[in-house]
Amino acid sequence: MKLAVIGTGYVGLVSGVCFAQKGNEVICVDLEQHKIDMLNRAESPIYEPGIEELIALNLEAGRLEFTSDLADAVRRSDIVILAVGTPSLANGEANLSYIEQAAADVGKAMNGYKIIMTKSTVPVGTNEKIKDVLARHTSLSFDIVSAPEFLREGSAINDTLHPDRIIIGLDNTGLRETMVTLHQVFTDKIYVTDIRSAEMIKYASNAFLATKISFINEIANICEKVGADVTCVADGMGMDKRIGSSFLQAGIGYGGSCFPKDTNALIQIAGNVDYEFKLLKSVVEVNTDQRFMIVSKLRESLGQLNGVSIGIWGLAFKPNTDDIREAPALEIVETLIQAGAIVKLYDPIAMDKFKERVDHPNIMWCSSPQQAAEGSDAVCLLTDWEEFKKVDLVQLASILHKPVLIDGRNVFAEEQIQGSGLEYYSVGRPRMSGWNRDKVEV
Ligand SMILES: NC(=O)c1ccc[n+]([C@@H]2O[C@H](COP(=O)([O-])OP(=O)(O)OC[C@H]3O[C@@H](n4cnc5c(N)ncnc54)[C@H](O)[C@@H]3O)[C@@H](O)[C@H]2O)c1
Ligand SMILES: O=c1ccn([C@@H]2O[C@H](COP(=O)(O)OP(=O)(O)O[C@H]3O[C@H](CO)[C@@H](O)[C@H](O)[C@H]3O)[C@@H](O)[C@H]2O)c(=O)[nH]1
Repeated sequence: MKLAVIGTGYVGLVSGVCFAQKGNEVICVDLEQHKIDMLNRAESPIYEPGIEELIALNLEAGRLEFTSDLADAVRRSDIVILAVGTPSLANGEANLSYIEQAAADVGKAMNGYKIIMTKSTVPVGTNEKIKDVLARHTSLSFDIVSAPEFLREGSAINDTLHPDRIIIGLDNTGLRETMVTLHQVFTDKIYVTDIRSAEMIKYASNAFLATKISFINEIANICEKVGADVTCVADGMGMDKRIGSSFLQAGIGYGGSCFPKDTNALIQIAGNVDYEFKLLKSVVEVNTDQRFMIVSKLRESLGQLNGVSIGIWGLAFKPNTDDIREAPALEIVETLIQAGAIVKLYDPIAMDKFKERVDHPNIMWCSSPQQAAEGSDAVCLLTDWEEFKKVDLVQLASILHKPVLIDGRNVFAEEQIQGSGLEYYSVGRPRMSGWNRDKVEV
């Protein structure tokens, strides 16, 4: 099938490339010409493992094109996928201006029947608004489909090629077969429903995952006070199939371009129909507080922070991405600077993006974890990059001015800490012990 994908962010680019990989002809469109120029050289504007190889392969095979000419792409396609951003407005609601503009542009360009499929995360009822916008700009016939996206940054290609499920929301059931055929190259687990339910499935899924994270973070905070180990608690809980082991990793909380935005948007969606989503409001509040645990632990260890120097390992909101949208590091670094600390920052990939957002004379940009640690009064690990897991902790203790390691992602095991000479703080685990907590498999 011939597809036009509007927007070459994570969702547009990865899904466009994966649809091409499965044999479809795909034209990816973006307003930003510099992104299109890069993509035509098989260079990705986003950092995502494996994406450039797939772009090159599909450009060469002639199945993939990149252009800023939206009208031409729409005219040459059967299905138009909307994958533009839906960022937060100041009140938490989703900003639909990009999606409305894209829908208007598509409507104006139409030259015959099209299926317009929305992959962007949009509040319940938005696809109906998209239908109205299209109808204002074309008298030609079209259908709308909601196909929310569930990929994760850092594992986006694998998530798209091998998804747990695909959700399709339709109002014209005659489209069912076309949609199933288009998507079953990825999986047979395709759930077809009405449009409003499909839109809600996306928000409910993200809100539920965010709830799991805030839940385990509160359990971690209690574990610290009662002397239990949250990693063991999560292991034990996760063995129950009804609970599941994923998204129970305690730490400094969730960030990124989705969970913070989508939880706030769902609170607003509920509020708009006079429903107070009390549970989700608490999830957000717990997450906001959790990142400051790093600062409290620094204060506990070092006393006042004015004039101290702190190495920061990890700026991205999670490993394998350079995305710093809503990264806990942004607020933590800002708080440390306000307290008068010198911050020595290192991230394997996200340094440039962080530099674009944050600049201050108290910041020192470092080129290795060791440089960030050398002579510092403490190191704080904020992103669980593999690179940090491999650091020699004995050597780390020897180059720090004070041997303090605050591990915001529970990356290190007790055995690694023992004998390292480090004063080690983590999240929801006892300060140090040699108990054997191996799982007993019978
Ligand atoms: N990032 C993720 O991991 C992820 C995963 C699932 C769902 N989502 C959702 O998918 C949507 C897109 O997210 P993203 O992170 O890919 O977005 P993004 O903001 O990174 O990228 C959107 C792109 O769309 C382009 N664009 C905007 N208006 C346009 C127009 N009229 N014509 C052509 N191009 C236009 C922008 O220039 C930009 O390159 C959001 O609703 C998001 O919530 C994101
Ligand atoms: O047990 C966990 C799991 C994740 N996180 C944090 O949660 C955030 C989000 O992680 P993840 O879900 O892996 O990344 P995203 O790329 O933001 O993906 C989420 O948001 C996307 C956008 O909507 C959805 O498509 C995905 O299904 C959903 O997982 C990150 O800061 C992680 O560090 C934890 O703290 N503990």
